[in-house]
Amino acid sequence: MSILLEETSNRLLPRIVLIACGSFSPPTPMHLRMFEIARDHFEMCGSHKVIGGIVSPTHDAYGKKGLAPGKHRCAMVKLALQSSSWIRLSEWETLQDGWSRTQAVLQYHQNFMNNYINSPDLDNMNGDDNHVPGWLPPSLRERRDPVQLRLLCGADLLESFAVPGLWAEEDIEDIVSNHGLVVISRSGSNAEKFIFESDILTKYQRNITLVTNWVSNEVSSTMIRRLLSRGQSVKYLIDDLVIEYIKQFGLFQSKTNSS
Ligand SMILES: Nc1ncnc2c1ncn2[C@@H]1O[C@H](COP(=O)(O)OP(=O)(O)OP(=O)(O)O)[C@@H](O)[C@H]1O
Ligand SMILES: NC(=O)c1ccc[n+]([C@@H]2O[C@H](COP(=O)(O)O)[C@@H](O)[C@H]2O)c1
Ligand SMILES: [Zn+2]
Repeated sequence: MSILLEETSNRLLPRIVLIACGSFSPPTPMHLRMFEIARDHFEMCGSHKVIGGIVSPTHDAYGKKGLAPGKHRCAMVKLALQSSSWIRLSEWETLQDGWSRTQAVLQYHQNFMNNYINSPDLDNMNGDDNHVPGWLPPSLRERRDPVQLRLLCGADLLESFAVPGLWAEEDIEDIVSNHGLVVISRSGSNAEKFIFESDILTKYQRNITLVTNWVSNEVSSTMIRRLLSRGQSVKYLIDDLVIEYIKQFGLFQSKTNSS
């Protein structure tokens, strides 16, 4: 197929935007690889056009052990994204008064995009200040058809749906039925089995895309924090710019900060 023909057929594909919610304390290459793996998958299937990616660090009030302050996590994500042409940071969660449920995060970003697409005066959507948030995919306005925001996650996050009291049943249903999930395999997790064992996930299975990561990388933020707290090197494990930032602000170095 010629490039021109491919482009023409791509224009007809339903558009999706991927959003990854997490701690990103600190961001690792695997956080961003998830986006590349997912986009490749949709491109190979030819089922959807991925027009953007959003990284949404959670609010400090999430309270997880080892969570650096939101402004630092956002700054590190921004640095890690410098080389990406299509993945962007959304600071929205970190700027709220408290922690937001993931369903609310999806709802906010989805509504914003819907309004943006449908706004007659796209540039002035927010009134006088002419401001559009940095996380909006630049090509959103190229077409007026709806864009679906899908939650991108590793299989471990999917499995956390079963942790008692962590997720509301109605949130899980809303996420899978109205948005959809893109799940990247992760060693130690079995997404297929997990879906099989869940009635709600099985019911909406058509909205869940499982993608196998064939080039696995065991790096995790926990491991990075552990090495840093011991004063050990993390070079070649995470982005050099992120390492510089961590050093500059002395993050993850004291025992109280590490996990
Ligand atoms: N190696 C990996 N393979 C697949 N998914 C991953 C991997 N590392 C992180 N993710 C996914 O990235 C998202 C953000 O995760 P998170 O911020 O918890 O990263 P993490 O490296 O698991 O950190 P921590 O060790 O603090 O839990 C989640 O959806 C998680 O499943
Ligand atoms: N009920 C919910 O919506 C709910 C529960 C637990 C975690 N989460 C989110 O999932 C992500 C998990 O991140 P971690 O894997 O770093 O714990 C965070 O973005 C967090 O806000 C959402
Ligand atoms: Zn994690």
